[in-house]
Amino acid sequence: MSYSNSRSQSDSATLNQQDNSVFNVEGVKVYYSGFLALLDVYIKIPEKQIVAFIGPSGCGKSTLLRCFNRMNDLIPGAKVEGRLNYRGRNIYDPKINAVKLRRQVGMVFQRPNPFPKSIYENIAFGPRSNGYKGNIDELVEDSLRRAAIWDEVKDKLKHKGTALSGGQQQRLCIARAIAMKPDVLLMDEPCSALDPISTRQVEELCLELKQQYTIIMVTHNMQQASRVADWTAFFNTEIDEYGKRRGKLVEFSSTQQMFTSPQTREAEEYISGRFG
Ligand SMILES: Nc1ncnc2c1ncn2[C@@H]1O[C@H](COP(=O)(O)OP(=O)(O)OP(=O)(O)O)[C@@H](O)[C@H]1O
Repeated sequence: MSYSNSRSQSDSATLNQQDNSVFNVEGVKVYYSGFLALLDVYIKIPEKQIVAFIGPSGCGKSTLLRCFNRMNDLIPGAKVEGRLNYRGRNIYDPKINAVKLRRQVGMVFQRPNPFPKSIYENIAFGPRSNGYKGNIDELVEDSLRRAAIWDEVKDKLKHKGTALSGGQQQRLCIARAIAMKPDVLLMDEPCSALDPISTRQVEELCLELKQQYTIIMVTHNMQQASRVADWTAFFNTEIDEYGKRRGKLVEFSSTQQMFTSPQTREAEEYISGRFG
């Protein structure tokens, strides 16, 4: 199953087959201060799968990722057009509460960014601030276990989160996101600051987490996409009429198809290393 991003009849047929989608992106465009950075994107994100966004620098991967929880709202000059349906509701509807949305659609960033607080507080702070009524100790333990870091930190929960190794900090940040009981996790190059062993641990963690969560991951590492993603979206840039580069989604395929028989020449050239 695959499609390229022109709206051909076969594309629509394929899109309609995928009705287990959490997100349905319909003609989303993103502008920064009037500059069209990302052309109309159509993509459906299937539930409890890992979707990787790949492509050369500046093709709009992070820009699209930030649309899924309206993080672009926080960037001055950024404007999003089109419909982005999350479980059937357009999240760009003015009635949608973006703060609540971000609890359901959590984000993990490129550089681990634990709070300058204890490991325990890194997890407990968000839920407590949001009026969590359950047992916080249990929530902390459960989140750290799910993020596969409990055994490493259970005897030092009062230590600072920032004193952990980079890989541990990133798993702590994933635990922090999980503690908010999200539905979807957005990950923007979550391993780019990590060594190969920590990268492997985060990848294995993602494979565990997809039993419960839908994961969308931007990665520059094609091996990583091929190791963890069920689906891969390839983005590229094109030159507009003013000579400026803008991003576009070129192809969305199962990862196996993307890496063995991509449907577009652009994806084939990128994957075979002929550009990018
Ligand atoms: N905050 C911003 N303000 C203005 N322009 C931006 C901003 N963020 C991104 N852009 C522009 O939007 C386009 C897409 O950038 P984006 O960061 O989404 O690409 P990317 O594919 O994630 O790149 P990379 O792989 O290098 O991270 C680029 O032309 C970039 O310069």
